[in-house]
Amino acid sequence: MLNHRFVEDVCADRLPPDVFQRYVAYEGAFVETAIAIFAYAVARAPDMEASRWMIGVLDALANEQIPYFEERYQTLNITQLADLPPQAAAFDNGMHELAKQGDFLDIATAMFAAEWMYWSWSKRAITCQISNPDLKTWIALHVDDTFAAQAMWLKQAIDRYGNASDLSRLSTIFAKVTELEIAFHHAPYEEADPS
Ligand SMILES: Cc1ncc(C[n+]2csc(CCO)c2C)c(N)n1
Repeated sequence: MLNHRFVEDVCADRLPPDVFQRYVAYEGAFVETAIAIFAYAVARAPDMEASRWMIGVLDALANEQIPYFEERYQTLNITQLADLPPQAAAFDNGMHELAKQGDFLDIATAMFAAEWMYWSWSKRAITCQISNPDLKTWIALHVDDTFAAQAMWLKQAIDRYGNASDLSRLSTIFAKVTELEIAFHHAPYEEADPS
């Protein structure tokens, strides 16, 4: 992911505006899905500390991430999509399904993979010159202390609540999410403009 075309374009300050616009539309849809995913995590949390963390994540999603999209949909004139393109839909549905069927550790691992990846590429990207202020703000959200603490909490939760018998199942989930993520970031290059 660190060397994905998307990240290379961001770092070279050449992400095409139409790619960014489609990306924001697909992302907005996912962040809404993420609220449902974390709601499953709250429902299956092993203890109150885990519940509190997940509720904190829900708060950040609803009150920091979603407002980003509410503002951009208007300023960038983005229409909320009824149908996502296949690779974005595969990520969205894949994550949602995993959360619906999985236990707390499965959900924590899937979100750990997604958040750790975002934190990692954003730490690289924030060192690059980014002229698009909307893109820069989005990347800044993924290197701030709140987001970093979430990613680290999930990492520790896997160690705390998991044991050796979970390892192979969770490794499979991690690999699957990584694949879905990489494909998701190809999607805005491949789809025709929705308008
Ligand atoms: C495709 C995609 N993958 C990961 C993230 C990172 N991220 C930001 S908020 C959130 C859910 C709760 O923290 C996650 C996983 C993203 N935005 N989009």
